[in-house]
Amino acid sequence: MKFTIKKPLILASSSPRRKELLSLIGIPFDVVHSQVDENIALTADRYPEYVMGLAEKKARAVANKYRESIVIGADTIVVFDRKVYPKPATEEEAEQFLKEFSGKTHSVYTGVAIINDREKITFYNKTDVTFRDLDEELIRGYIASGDPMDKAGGYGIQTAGALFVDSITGDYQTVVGLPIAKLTEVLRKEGLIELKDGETILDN
Ligand SMILES: Cc1cn([C@H]2C[C@H](O)[C@@H](COP(=O)(O)OP(=O)(O)OP(=O)(O)O)O2)c(=O)[nH]c1=O
Repeated sequence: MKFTIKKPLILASSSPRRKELLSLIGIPFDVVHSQVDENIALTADRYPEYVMGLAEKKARAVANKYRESIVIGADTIVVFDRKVYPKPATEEEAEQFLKEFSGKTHSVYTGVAIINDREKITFYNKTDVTFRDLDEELIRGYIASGDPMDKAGGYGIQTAGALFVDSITGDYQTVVGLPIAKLTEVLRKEGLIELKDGETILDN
């Protein structure tokens, strides 16, 4: 399946997972790392606004330099018991996160921002993830692999963190970091991409 796009597309992200997910729609795009201060204020329980705000911040930082492009930014957080769990700062913190999630359900929010001609479109998705009862040996073994440290909440559902998951309610890709089905729907609705037979008009 191929889409056409009228302008160059940029993913403002250093996440290899987001790059892989955006590749699924077959549009050529460039990746530009977006260095932003992720410490923005969270107004009580307004998680959607928080992730969409950070996604916009990431996208704008890149869009300011690439004005002729469509720029996409995203942000993912884990929320449990009304607390936000970002990437763990230390292995001890990762262990603490995973112990707290054990046998319980947490929510993963991913916000997305699309900047085109300085106009923004933002949306978010939320997926609930229920963890199995985890034993300490499994948690320690996982942490020793180094996998949790670059991931919100300290686990990757797409990596060995899958061993912790009992069930999910919602879109899997939202947990990995980019709700690609909804993103494609929004890009199509806004007329930014079009489904076409044959090749894309831009070369990768
Ligand atoms: C919960 C969960 C998160 N994650 C990842 C998605 C995000 O990449 C990361 C959350 O951090 P983010 O700050 O959203 O993203 P990032 O720093 O990796 O990339 P960038 O800001 O440059 O776009 O956690 C997984 O890969 N799997 C999971 O199961």
